[in-house]
Amino acid sequence: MTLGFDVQDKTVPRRKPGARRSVVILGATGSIGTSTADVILNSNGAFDVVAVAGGRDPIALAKVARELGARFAALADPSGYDALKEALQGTGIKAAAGREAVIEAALQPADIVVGAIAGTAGVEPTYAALSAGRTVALANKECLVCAGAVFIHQAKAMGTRLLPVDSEHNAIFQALGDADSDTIEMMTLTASGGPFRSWTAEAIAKATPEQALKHPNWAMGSKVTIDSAGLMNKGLEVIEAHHIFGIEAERLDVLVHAQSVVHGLVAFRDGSVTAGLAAPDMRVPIAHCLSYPERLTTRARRLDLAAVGQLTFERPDFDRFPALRVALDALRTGQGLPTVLNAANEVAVEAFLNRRISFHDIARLVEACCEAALRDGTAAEPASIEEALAVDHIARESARTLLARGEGFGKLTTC
Ligand SMILES: NC(=O)C1=CN([C@@H]2O[C@H](COP(=O)(O)OP(=O)(O)OC[C@H]3O[C@@H](n4cnc5c(N)ncnc54)[C@H](OP(=O)(O)O)[C@@H]3O)[C@@H](O)[C@H]2O)C=CC1
Ligand SMILES: CC(=O)[C@@H](O)[C@H](O)COP(=O)(O)O
Ligand SMILES: [Mn+2]
Repeated sequence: MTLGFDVQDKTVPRRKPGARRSVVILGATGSIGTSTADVILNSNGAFDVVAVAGGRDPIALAKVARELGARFAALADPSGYDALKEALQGTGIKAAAGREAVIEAALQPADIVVGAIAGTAGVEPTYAALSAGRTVALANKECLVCAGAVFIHQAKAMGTRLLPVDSEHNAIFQALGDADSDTIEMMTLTASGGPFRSWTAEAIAKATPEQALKHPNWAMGSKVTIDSAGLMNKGLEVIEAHHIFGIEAERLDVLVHAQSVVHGLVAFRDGSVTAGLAAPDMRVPIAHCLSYPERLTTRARRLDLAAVGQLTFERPDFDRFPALRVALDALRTGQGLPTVLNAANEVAVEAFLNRRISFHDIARLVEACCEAALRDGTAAEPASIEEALAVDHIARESARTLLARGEGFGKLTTC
């Protein structure tokens, strides 16, 4: 019952208060990576950056490695090695490239590893860090959607902490205080509603990538921004919350809150409700995790409630945003369906961004893959990272086959 609570044991400080912390940043060149760098660079030397890792952009990685004074920079794309090495010449920063290099970065001795790689690419290196006993500040929700039970089991086995960077989960984590799981009636994650919050179903179905990439409140990487536009992000986040807090689906709720000021709420069985509020600025939860249980001073935007004026809340509309229903169904069905959902969604988002399918088809393709996995018996609950990645692989193949045929989820439309 209290699985996730153990992973965030709030009682035991593991290091000397005020001591300099060593940090590894996985996904250092992205939106979360850049916000993390901002927090670190404005912390009066509170952090020592051991290593940074990125995906495909050697120049951006070299830049952030230099700015942060990192000692090791790892790029996932091996073809970028020469450019990375050249960009780091004379700095003394070691350059490496390839999948193993990113894992090597994740395994560098450090107090905390920031998991901010986009998508399932983050699963292996983040799991490696956790397995090496590192405290992980986790932004990369796909790790928990793909292999949540495996991650939580490993965190418990290693006695390591998984701190939630995702804004809703961080807000709930802060709102929880030292509550016991049994005292909680409901946890609520808020959703901005994305750019299509007030659009008709017909208009949403035909939305272009440019329209879907215009998030009203947050500047984020493209994958999570598309997820947000269809409320798939909220579905992934409910699955993330289920694992990170050890709370069953029935006690997890979603409310659309266009202002993105109240990020998460906890309702207790005595009728009390606590909530986590902040201006929509990821430097807030990042700083909270990096300094936990202490507090940093940050340059993050301050919340001015008088300027916000009104806070609004509404129930999500499952008809206009079917992706949320598909994700919640996957969580309720269990087995390896969240793993399938996560994999199929990545394929679908990429296909949408490449204009191969319409916005409407994202949820339809994901649902068709979940149905196929149940029918074919390829959605067994993964007991290890290897098993999770095997289920993920089959689901991707299934999604690509459906995409190529344009079958199984209705006729594909182009936008
Ligand atoms: N942005 C936000 O505000 C929030 C994001 N999150 C989550 O955080 C994660 C990161 O999101 P975000 O920062 O927006 O994404 P971005 O796309 O902006 O950044 C992704 C980062 O991952 C790197 N990367 C990609 N593949 C690999 C790989 N195989 N190995 C190492 N690094 C890799 C990218 O490098 P390169 O650019 O060179 O490819 C980049 O540094 C996602 O899971 C997202 O859902 C959660 C809450 C809020
Ligand atoms: C900032 C953050 O945590 C994102 O995951 C955010 O939740 C996206 O906004 P939506 O509420 O629109 O999904
Ligand atoms: Mn979020």
